[in-house]
Amino acid sequence: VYFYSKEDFKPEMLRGKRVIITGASSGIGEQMAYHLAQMGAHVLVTARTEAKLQKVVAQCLELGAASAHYVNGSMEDMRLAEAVVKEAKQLWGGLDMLILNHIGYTYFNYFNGDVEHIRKLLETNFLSYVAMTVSALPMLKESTGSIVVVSSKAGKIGIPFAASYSATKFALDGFFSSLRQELIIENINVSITLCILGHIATETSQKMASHVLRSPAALKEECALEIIKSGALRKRELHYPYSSVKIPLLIRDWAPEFLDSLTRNNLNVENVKRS
Ligand SMILES: NC(=O)C1=CN([C@@H]2O[C@H](COP(=O)(O)OP(=O)(O)OC[C@H]3O[C@@H](n4cnc5c(N)ncnc54)[C@H](OP(=O)(O)O)[C@@H]3O)[C@@H](O)[C@H]2O)C=CC1
Ligand SMILES: C[C@H](CCC(=O)O)[C@H]1CC[C@H]2[C@@H]3C(=O)C[C@@H]4C[C@H](O)CC[C@]4(C)[C@H]3CC[C@]12C
Repeated sequence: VYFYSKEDFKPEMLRGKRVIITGASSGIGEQMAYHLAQMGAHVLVTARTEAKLQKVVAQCLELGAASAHYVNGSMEDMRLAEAVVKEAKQLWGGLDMLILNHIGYTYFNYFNGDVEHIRKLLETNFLSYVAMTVSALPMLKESTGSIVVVSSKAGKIGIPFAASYSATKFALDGFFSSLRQELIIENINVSITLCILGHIATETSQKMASHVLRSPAALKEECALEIIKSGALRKRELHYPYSSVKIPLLIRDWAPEFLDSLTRNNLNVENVKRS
């Protein structure tokens, strides 16, 4: 059985759908909430900063969301992951799409040997995604819904200065690609879309990495829309921006040393000062 379709996208596909978006107080997550609101979806947004979430919810209602709510707290705590899904059940009695997008704070610099940082980051960027998926699966099975996992080029290829972060994103690929196979074997119609993103202009990425990156950043608004489209179309993977992600992935297994050197040459390494 193959549930990954070749249909065209229409915004009406999201009308009345019940969607959780994590990490939606800023950046790509915030833009996804606005697109979904314009399409008439019910949205439940989550992040730590309550004041920002309140503004996102107000904006979503203005843009035409069927309903908009938030839950605030840190995804370092698995109880929050479960509480968010419970809230969706209470509000709507079901769920159509789970968009996993949040990331915890990390640094863009030489690996500093901090093992505890990796443990924390794995909890926030990886384990909470698993915990939310476990809690949400019964509702998603009922609605034949979708899971959308936001990952990165750094979750498919080795990129310097992102060792801890990269580990968490590779973990997502391993877990969700394996789970996708099991769902297909068991004839369970819940799609999993893994989104492999290149450099996107968000406040965080500009602050952390713009002095090192040579390639231009893509727009967060367009990126957010592409993620939603891929989820709605039940695509296996999204590569965005297409050529800057797809070409390196094609080179990866055939000429790995060449890709490594291309990747290093694309960075202003001299601008990274050991911290
Ligand atoms: N921007 C880029 O160049 C790229 C981004 N990506 C991926 O895209 C996704 C979004 O990135 P981007 O928009 O740039 O990131 P942002 O920093 O703009 O957004 C991160 C979101 O996560 C929330 N967050 C941070 N810490 C926690 C926590 N401990 N618990 C719960 N929520 C938290 C933030 O809100 P708050 O602080 O209020 O909690 C915010 O809403 C990520 O998965 C990232 O890996 C992938 C490749 C490139
Ligand atoms: C250096 C990469 C792009 C190189 C290219 O030639 O296109 C970037 C690809 C993904 C980026 C990172 C990412 O996944 C998001 C993190 C988010 C934080 O907001 C900023 C740092 C990031 C580690 C970011 C840094 C650049 C990339 C690795």
